[in-house]
Amino acid sequence: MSRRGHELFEDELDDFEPRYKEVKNWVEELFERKSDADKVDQDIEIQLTKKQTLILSTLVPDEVLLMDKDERVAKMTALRAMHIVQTEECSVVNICDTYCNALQVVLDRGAPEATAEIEQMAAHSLKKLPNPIQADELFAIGKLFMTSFRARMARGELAPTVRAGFRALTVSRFLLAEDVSLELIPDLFYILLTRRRIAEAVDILQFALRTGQDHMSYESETWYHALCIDLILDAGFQLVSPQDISRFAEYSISRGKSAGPSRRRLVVGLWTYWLRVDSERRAKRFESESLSWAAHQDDGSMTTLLSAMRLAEGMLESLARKMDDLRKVVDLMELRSIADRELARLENDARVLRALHPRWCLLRANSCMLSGRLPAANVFFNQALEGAKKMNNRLEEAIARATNSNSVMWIQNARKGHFLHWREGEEYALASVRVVTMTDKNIVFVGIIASSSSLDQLVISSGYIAVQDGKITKTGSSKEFDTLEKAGEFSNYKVIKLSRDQFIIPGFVDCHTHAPQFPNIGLGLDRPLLEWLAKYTFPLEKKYSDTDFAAKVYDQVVQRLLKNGTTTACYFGSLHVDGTLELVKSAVKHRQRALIGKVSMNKENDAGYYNDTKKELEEVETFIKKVLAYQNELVEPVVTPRFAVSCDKELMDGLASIAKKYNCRIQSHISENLSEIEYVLETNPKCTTYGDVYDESGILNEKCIMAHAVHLTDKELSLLPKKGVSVAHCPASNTRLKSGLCPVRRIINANITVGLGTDVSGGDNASILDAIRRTMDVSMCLEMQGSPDCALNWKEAFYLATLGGAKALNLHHKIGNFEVGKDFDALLIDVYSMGGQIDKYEGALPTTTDEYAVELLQKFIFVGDDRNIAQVYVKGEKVKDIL
Ligand SMILES: Nc1nc2[nH]cnc2c(=O)[nH]1
Repeated sequence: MSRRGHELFEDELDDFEPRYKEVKNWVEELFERKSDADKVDQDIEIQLTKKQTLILSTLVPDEVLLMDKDERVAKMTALRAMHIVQTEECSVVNICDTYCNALQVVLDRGAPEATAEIEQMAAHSLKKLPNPIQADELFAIGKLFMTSFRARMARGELAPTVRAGFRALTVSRFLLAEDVSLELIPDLFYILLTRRRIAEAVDILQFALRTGQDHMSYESETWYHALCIDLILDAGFQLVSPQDISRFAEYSISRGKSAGPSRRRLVVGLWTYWLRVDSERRAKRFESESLSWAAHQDDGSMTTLLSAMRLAEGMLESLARKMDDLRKVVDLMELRSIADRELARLENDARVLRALHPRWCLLRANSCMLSGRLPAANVFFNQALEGAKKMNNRLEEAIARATNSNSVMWIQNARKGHFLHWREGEEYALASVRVVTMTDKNIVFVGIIASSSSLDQLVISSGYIAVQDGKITKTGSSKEFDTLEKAGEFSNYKVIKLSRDQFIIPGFVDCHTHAPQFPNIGLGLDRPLLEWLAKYTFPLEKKYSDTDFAAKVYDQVVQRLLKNGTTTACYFGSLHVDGTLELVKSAVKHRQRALIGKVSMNKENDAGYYNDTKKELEEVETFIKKVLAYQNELVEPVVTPRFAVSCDKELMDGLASIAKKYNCRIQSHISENLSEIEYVLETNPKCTTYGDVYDESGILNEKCIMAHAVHLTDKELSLLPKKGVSVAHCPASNTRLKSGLCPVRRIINANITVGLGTDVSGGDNASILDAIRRTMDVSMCLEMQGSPDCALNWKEAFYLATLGGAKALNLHHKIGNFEVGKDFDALLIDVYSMGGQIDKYEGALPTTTDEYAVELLQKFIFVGDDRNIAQVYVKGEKVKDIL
């Protein structure tokens, strides 16, 4: 490395400009004065060269006309110094200073790429040095780390930046060089956040606060807290409670402790903070002062840039809020021109600091969106995403997505006169972004395709499905595909040709499962229904008052179901609004189609797990409104009276009218267990059947899905289809809780629509593939016991898991099979996937191509598991890929 540096030096020296020669002569003159050639000479030369380097590198164009040449001279002197430290024996301080200067020169030239090589040379030189002993040596090394930190940041290499930052911080702490620490911390903190290293980021923040406490001046004390609020706002949705710090910041301002830049940071930080938490009144107090900062010159530092960005963000938020208020048009115009000016100013800085470029693009996107320039907004938005992806910066990517969706939501809601809490933006994010991020908008799958058109019609054939923007636009045979492809019909499509052992089926539909019960899966199955509920289930569900716990569990649950190919799930949540909203968030985040209900109960139980009727009805409406506000076409609320054992008539009447008001589905349980039925009839003496109890309250209609229905009477078998009620058949839990063998064929013959449910944790398996098998088993047991109804075969069970489920949930116009116009919710099955359960036996009995396809599907249905579900698509978007 030293050779390369040296060669570079010699080459460039040849065509040097006269001005450099002047400086060089001057250096040489000085050098000759100390011509004793002892060790001191090297040091003097380096000192002089370093000084020249710095002087020349900081010359600005106004002062020197020949800027280019001076930059080159600066570079040459830096190289010259490097040459010396590489070839002569020099002190630690000189070596470090030389590399610092060289890095700085290159950074000043705006060529951060070149710093990588200098860093390597520095590392090489430092390796040869003895351990630093003196404080000045250590300080020089710390300074070099600090410069490396800046260089790496400019190169956009965030992980190495963090390493250099920590090294510099360690040295500065050791030397009690608090100024250095505090200069470093904001950037380091920001980068840690962008790498999702939240714990370390918070440690650093605490360190900054501790350091701040030791400082005596008001100015610095305020600065630390200003810094904190700044940083916390950067952390955005990741840190829990910025309120306390914002209060402290306000206190500092009101007591007049802050001044200068710290006041600016505080004021701008507070303004945006209060805007974001929807407190316009409080925000107003800081608005004019915040905006007046826009006219101020800045020092171009990273922290100032961040503040300025925040300022622009705040302005954009403020604009969004004022969109519809004509009386504020003047404000609006003023704000917009300030925002535009601010944004233009930021552009240059952001380009230099590559790490910030995505943020800048995002601000531009927001600004365009606000002024109705949607195509331009999309271009900027995509640039932000691309930039974030290039840097492998997941947080920045997430922020880009969230912000885009936020601004859409802000504007949409502002027009309707609602202002959203900024935190909610994150929740809306992925839904509206999906369209933008979908990598393959046009896909065509070619190979074996299997789907049902009715209970007794399963079509398995070789063909194609064309998908555009998540919807099925064309289907046909393989031959038709070949013809169309030759005619160039699919030139804009990504063509996915399946292998011989793969096929496509519709996504599975789970019509009934309890998300909060997943931690109990496989446990406590030793009691019948009512005892099981009291002993194991209610105590667990009560825990979901803890939203953090809820968030963690639900994130796992949704991913588990998607992994198993459940593209649509109809969930029971718990009694809690916020807890159940976490389930909504997870479904939105992982892009699962989901119907989600906040459970309603108002009858007392031992666990104390129930609600007051009035409060319950209010909470159900709140929940519905919050889910609807997502405007997510995949996720819908469901009114969910748990069952007639835990809900009285007043509550059920109220819930029925809420369902009507919001045109929602209703889900509940019916006739699962004999003791349950006995209790319901005892407590509703006027009713002769369980079904009547629900019917009296107006619960039964074509948007209602009832789970279990193991022990329906003939009267109920005629009432349910009349009302259009569907049934979720849950064979696993009916067996595990000894509820009974549900006569599914009989229910189907009564003209009731049936889908399948896993009913975790009464059921012990989250997979609908398992429910298919258990459906066949239970049905076969009934036949073997002499039931006149014949058992369901695998094709019929497959129908129940797909189109049957879609019909039961009233979603068959959108999903369930591959009819043109439906959403593409599908599974790509790889029958002989590595590590799976299904082995391939070469040379077994010969089959035709058609027979082979049927065998593949059969093997998957009877023997397969999630390892064979290679890809999962929901509305055309890939949500699982293990291919
Ligand atoms: N299987 C089952 N049946 C119920 N009936 C009322 N609640 C429940 C439940 O959580 N699981």
